[in-house]
Amino acid sequence: MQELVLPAPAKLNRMLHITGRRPDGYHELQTLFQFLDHGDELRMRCREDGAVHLSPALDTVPDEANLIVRAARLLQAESGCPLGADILLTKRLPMGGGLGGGSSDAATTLLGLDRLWQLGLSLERLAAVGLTLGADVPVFLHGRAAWAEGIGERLTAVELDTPWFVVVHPGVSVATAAVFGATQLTRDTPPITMARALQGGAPGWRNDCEPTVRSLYPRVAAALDWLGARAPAMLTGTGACVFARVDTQAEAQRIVAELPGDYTAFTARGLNLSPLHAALNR
Ligand SMILES: C[C@](O)(CO)[C@H](O)COP(=O)(O)OP(=O)(O)OC[C@H]1O[C@@H](n2ccc(N)nc2=O)[C@H](O)[C@@H]1O
Ligand SMILES: Nc1ncnc2c1ncn2[C@@H]1O[C@H](COP(=O)(O)OP(=O)(O)OP(=O)(O)O)[C@@H](O)[C@H]1O
Repeated sequence: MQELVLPAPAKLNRMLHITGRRPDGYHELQTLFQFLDHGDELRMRCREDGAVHLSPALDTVPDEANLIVRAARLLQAESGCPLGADILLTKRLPMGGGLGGGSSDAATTLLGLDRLWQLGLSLERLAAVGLTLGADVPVFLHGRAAWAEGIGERLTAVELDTPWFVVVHPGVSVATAAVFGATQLTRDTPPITMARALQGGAPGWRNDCEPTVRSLYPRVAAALDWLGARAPAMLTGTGACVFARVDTQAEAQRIVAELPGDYTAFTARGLNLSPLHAALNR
């Protein structure tokens, strides 16, 4: 029986501006997405009886709410496919970490099952399904580092520098909806062009969520200060993870070796092609 083993990589928001708020409450963003060579892994097998089984279950997320199961069911509905799947999840990305783990799992499920069930759906159709699961799903489906606008669904592929990163998890989970719902969040950064965003690169980049997340989550503020004392540090998405770009893997490992006990961290390389797409193209 055919088995597919596919990565569900993390993403970083190398910069993030909030330029407005739509009538439905969602925020208009301008952001640069890049992938990391670190993430979850999904092992998928076809089932003839149409059932979707995920194991192990996540402690905090019932299966029917898990984005993997929801993505599989949506794909069945969209395609009329009678097949099901057994999906084994190796979860490495922290939840509520700003690394897009849930969205990435959903994108890997959609592309993996499209392959396993031999559906041949277009990327546009999969992205439309994916967007209903989360604002970050489309970029994981497209698989290219991207300049994103709208709520993250209007994507233009870009080539960014691909340095090593230290990614620190401060040991708290940030609720994306709480950050976007905060009154103090600024939502009026004037839109810029993609060319302007890319001009000059990382030294000019910032995340508009950072001041709000700093004040709502003091542990994230402390992690930004700790990492920032060693290399220029930023928040990814709405946090909780913070990251810093360094010149070499050795430098990244040196910083991780100094980590205080209440933080966890990993080192990873930035990638302009998602490891998911690299695996599917093999
Ligand atoms: C901040 C980013 O991480 C940047 O990559 C993403 O835009 C967040 O994407 P996500 O976690 O997939 O978010 P979703 O699950 O779609 O939305 C969670 C909640 O955050 C708020 N939300 C999210 C995205 C967005 N552009 N505007 C919002 O206001 C909404 O209240 C929504 O109910
Ligand atoms: N397979 C999944 N993996 C992780 N979280 C999931 C999954 N399915 C559902 N969720 C729910 O989605 C929430 C957000 O998870 P996720 O890991 O994507 O957060 P995040 O990294 O902050 O995402 P983003 O950067 O897109 O805001 C979790 O708190 C959890 O309740």
